[in-house]
Amino acid sequence: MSQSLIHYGIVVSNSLDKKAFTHHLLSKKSTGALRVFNELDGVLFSDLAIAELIEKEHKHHTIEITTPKNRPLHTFSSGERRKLFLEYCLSKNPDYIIFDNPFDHLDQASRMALYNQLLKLSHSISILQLVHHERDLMPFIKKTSFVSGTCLVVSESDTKTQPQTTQLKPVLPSALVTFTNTYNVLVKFYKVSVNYGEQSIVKNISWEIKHGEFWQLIGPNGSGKSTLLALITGDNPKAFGQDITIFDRKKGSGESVWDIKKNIGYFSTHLTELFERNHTVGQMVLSGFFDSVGLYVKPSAMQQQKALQWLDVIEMRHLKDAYFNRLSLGQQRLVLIIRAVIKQPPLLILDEPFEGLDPENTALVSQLINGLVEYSEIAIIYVSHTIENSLAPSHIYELMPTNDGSIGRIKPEE
Ligand SMILES: Nc1ncnc2c1ncn2[C@@H]1O[C@H](COP(=O)(O)OP(=O)(O)OP(=O)(O)O)[C@@H](O)[C@H]1O
Repeated sequence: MSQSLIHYGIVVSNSLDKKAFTHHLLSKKSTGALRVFNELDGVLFSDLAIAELIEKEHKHHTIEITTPKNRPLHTFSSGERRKLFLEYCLSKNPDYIIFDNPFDHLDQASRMALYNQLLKLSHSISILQLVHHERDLMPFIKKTSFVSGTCLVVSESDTKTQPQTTQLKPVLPSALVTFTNTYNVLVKFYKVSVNYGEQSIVKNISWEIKHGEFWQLIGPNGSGKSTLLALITGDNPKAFGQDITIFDRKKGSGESVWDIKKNIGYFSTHLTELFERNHTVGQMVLSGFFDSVGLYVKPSAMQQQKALQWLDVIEMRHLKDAYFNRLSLGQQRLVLIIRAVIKQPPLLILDEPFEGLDPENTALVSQLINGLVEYSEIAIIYVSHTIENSLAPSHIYELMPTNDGSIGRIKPEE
């Protein structure tokens, strides 16, 4: 590379259309301070870029990225995918890499490892880091800009007007159908183990979730958190033949995946990564009644009424006809969480609800979760690598890797 290295940090909020912003940069159309990158060839390291690659592998039945045992990328855990994807980015020999919130989805040890890897990389490649908090910028970044609102132009100073912290409505709408308390056992695992070939993933997991409990599920990258969740939601065939009871039914007793799904509200950051349809906010919320992402059947008048009441909770009724894809990431997150709870299921799964959020939206999402904990009887499983101080789970289930697969325990109170 002939150019000298340029390291640049950009502090963005969730109102920025990051897809448009990074596309603009990579297609060498930048103006102002970022013009220097128009001379260079870059690649993007982000959740979206990973999701697009997985989609490509899925569509064309190809393996785009070199992985152990040539497994498709989607079979790796979120943390493992990030590590493999970084190697893939480097193999393209770019002049610079845009790192969009590079530490998301990583456990403490993997964050440290990536931190050291970025320090090392900064001697050989230009790095443009996008962050939500200025404090997350790598130490070698000496030039920082801010992008305020939806504007694609960076400025030298933080011109963002002081955000007004919205107070969400503490009172939740009543349920159309009452599920809660209708089951004796919500989720019960007894000595559950999962292997892939020779590799043991989790071993002898015994775990019970009761009505209204608020659980945090923790464990390092690859320890089996998503595997356990998929056993609950019916998305992992390895559940058969195991001692698992979900909503009073023993696994393998003839239940359909839809019988299970109707009792579960589900949120994951992967839910709408590649969602490109022009659905409105109202339609997206209503789709929670039908366990689909996006609305494909006609909802009843009562269901429409309920959707409006839930939109009131997050102060977004006025946006009911706006296109979901046009919302900021934080607004989308709130919409997807009320989509997950609109049917007031006995169990809500929130898989990394804070990843990628700026401080304002982190505060809003935690207000909403705390409201659900306090004013509903929904049991919640929340997965996160970090402890969110504004939340107080009543129990923590911890997966601890061993050479023979992860074992689990209820984390004792400190
Ligand atoms: N189809 C598969 N074949 C082989 N191994 C698999 C398959 N699916 C998952 N695994 C492995 O199982 C392990 C557990 O993955 P899982 O996604 O449950 O971890 P996780 O705790 O959710 O991790 P993360 O925090 O990184 O998301 C990983 O090492 C993953 O590579």
